[in-house]
Amino acid sequence: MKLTETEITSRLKTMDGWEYEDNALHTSFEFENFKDAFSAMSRIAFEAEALNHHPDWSNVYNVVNISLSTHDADGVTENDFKLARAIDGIVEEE
Ligand SMILES: C[C@H](O)[C@H](O)[C@H]1CNC2=NC(N)=NC(=O)C2=N1
Repeated sequence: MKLTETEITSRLKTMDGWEYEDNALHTSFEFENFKDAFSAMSRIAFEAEALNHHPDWSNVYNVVNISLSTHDADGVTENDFKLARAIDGIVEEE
C-alpha cells in the first residue's frame, strides 16, 4: 500500500542520507573505487532478489545512485523502506 507523504517523512527521520522526491526514495553512495562500488551493488542485487523488490540505480566509477519506488503502487511503500534499510546494512558492512 502506498504510504502518505507524512508517513514517508516520518520514517526518513531515522534514516541518514535518504530523500523523498518525485514519488521515490533516493540516495547516493561514494566508495573508494569501482571494485568496492560494484561489490556493494552485487550484494544489494542478491538482497533485492530475496525481497523480490528491485532498485532503479546507476553507477559511475565509484558512485552508486539508487532510487526506490513500488511501480505497482505508483509510489513508496513499506517494501521500499525494507530494501532501503537492507541497503544501509550492506553498505555499512563494506
Ligand atoms: C512480479 C513482481 O512481483 C513485480 O514485478 C515486482 C518485482 N520488483 C519490483 N520492484 C520494485 N521496486 N517495484 C515493483 O513494483 C516491483 N514489482
